[in-house]
Amino acid sequence: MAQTPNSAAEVSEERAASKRVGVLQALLPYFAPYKIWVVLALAALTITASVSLILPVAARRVIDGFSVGDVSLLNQYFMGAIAVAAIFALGTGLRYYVVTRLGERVVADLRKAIFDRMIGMSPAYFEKLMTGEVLSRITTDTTLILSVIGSSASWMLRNMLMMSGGLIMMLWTSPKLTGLVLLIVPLILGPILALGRKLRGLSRQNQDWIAASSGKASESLLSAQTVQAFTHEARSSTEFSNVTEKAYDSARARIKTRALITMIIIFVAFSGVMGVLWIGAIDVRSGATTAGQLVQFVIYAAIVASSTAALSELWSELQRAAGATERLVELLEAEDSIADPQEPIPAKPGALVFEDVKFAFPSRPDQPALNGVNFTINPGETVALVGPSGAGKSTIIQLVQRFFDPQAGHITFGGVALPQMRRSDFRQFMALVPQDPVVFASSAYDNILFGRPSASRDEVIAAAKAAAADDFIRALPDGYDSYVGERGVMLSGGQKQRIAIARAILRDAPVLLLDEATSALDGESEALVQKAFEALSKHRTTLVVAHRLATVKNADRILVMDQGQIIAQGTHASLVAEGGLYARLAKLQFSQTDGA
Ligand SMILES: Nc1ncnc2c1ncn2[C@@H]1O[C@H](COP(=O)(O)OP(=O)(O)OP(=O)(O)O)[C@@H](O)[C@H]1O
Repeated sequence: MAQTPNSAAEVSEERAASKRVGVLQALLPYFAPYKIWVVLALAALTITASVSLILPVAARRVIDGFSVGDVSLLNQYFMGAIAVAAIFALGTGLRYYVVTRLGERVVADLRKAIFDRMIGMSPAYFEKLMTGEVLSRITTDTTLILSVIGSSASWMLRNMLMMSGGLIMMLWTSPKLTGLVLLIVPLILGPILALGRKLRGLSRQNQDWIAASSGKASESLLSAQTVQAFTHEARSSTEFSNVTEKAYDSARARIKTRALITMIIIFVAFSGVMGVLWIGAIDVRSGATTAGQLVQFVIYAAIVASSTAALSELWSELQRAAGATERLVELLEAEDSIADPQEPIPAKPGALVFEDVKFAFPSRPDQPALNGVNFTINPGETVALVGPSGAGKSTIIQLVQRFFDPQAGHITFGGVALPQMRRSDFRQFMALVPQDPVVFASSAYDNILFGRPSASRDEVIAAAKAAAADDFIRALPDGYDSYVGERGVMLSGGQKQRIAIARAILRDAPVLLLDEATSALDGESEALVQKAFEALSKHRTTLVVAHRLATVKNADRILVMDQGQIIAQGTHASLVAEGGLYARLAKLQFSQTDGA
């Protein structure tokens, strides 16, 4: 089932070793449909950056204009400045709107794409990853990307424009001083590049621990009642606290590196610029340059220095987002061990055949769950699977629906091997009542309707009646429209099971898969449901797993399983007469029933 949080670090290492995803390249396809927005955003950014770059020129003109005392020129400059302010405001507003909206759009698409990928993944995938972790990625990691697209990326572009534009203007103002400034650049780029990679690894580790912490929280909260019943609240809290502290520790390491990068860069950038200005001030004194020129140069130098400092911070942010992107791309590109064929053969109902099927679950490759299973269920036949716990009965039900592929042997349905058909094609011919009935957080009605969403209200009610569920549903506060709680917590085990049965009945599929379908029902309900099943099974292929032999006595054939093999088969009477495992189980159960 779920991995322990401790293994999150191992998983993280495993991931780090796997292929490195190009920083934000993986996100590019998500921007493709919104090219026009990207162009608009770039235009808005260019406008605001250009305006900021014009201001120092204006400052020089004003200062030098003052010195020649030309007031009319001054008036013109200030009127121009007001017009520029309007353009600046417009550009800034447009940038915010376009960029933020683009970010939200892309992240919404990304979330949907991940969900679409995840909902179709076969169960083996979720054995390694806790669902809470997947949720954390869909929420926290995408939020991080949103902040990068929505603000950091545009700030980054703006600062890049300001930095390069500022440099050009500096060069124009004073090539000598600019040359000196450029000597500082390698000192700034060095630490950015050296520490940036480290930061990305640390960010990724941090996100992994956050996900592990979400995974732990969702697992414990979902089973809060069991935790309380065993008085393990403190233990659960400690476990959660440990993972959360790990997340904090990794965040601390990330923050430390980021603070270091920022500190180095700001110091180098500002002290370097100050040094250059020092020289400039000497030039003004000697008359080699005007005061206005130096002021213009100072402002450009300040723009370049502050945009460089901002870029270093944003670079760190981008590294963080790159870590998050890696984690999301892993979900988007997750390989499913089960895949649909390129050219599927259309599915049609027919016999269900297992031919020498050998299977071990991926998580336990050395422990075969099925060890050479052969059987055929002809259309319309009812076959029961019985045997001790862990014999492999539910495994057969899972393989019939191709949630896993066997390592050896073949499973065919209607004469075609399962991997040659699209999974949704043959699954639509199957109705399942699983061992643990799943009830969704919605109404009783919607839960039954899930079996066949096109069904009418009358059909839903008829299915509920057949599943002996109508009476209890009507007694709920809002009848069929009553909310049944998350995972059906407002229902009893037997009620949940009857909802699951009604859902399967409504599905009206040619193959009925019943895995301990009536195990939670009282004798009376079970007898009623049993009758419904018998009526339903008449024209259907039915595979039924049951511990209570009374429920399978009338099956056309009973397959007795033990340790992944079918050790006997026949009718109830013939198996009892044979005197094997089945006869022993029957004796035990029927004598208990007699005694009761
Ligand atoms: N997802 C899984 N990963 C690894 N092993 C599994 C998994 N599911 C089941 N198994 C193992 O496979 C074997 C067969 O399990 P299966 O659920 O088919 O038994 P069963 O006959 O249905 O038992 P029960 O009557 O208790 O439901 C068991 O040893 C079980 O531990």
